[in-house]
Amino acid sequence: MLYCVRMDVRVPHDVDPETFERRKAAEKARAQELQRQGKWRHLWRVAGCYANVSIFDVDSHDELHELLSTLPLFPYMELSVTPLARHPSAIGDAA
Ligand SMILES: O=C(O)CC1=CCC(=O)O1
Repeated sequence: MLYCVRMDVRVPHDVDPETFERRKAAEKARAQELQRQGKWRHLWRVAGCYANVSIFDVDSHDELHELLSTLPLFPYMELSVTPLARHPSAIGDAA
């Protein structure tokens, strides 16, 4: 199942910079691990924003929720999730 997820990172003005940098590094490591597993299929920066648009390929809503809610930056993110269905005009293997 494919999902389009937008993640907007909201950095609290009073967050300890070292804590935040540690979480950012952990987020990067986790994101790369999930990309290697084929679960985080695309990761794009939204130009001009501290945000990304990502495509996830997971088995269920529950798996997606588990994966997103355990991301190190999850406490600092606003998430928007859109489930994707195949478009009838799409050619090739878009899944
Ligand atoms: O910078 C972001 O958009 C948040 C993020 C997601 C994966 C990652 O490494 O950073």
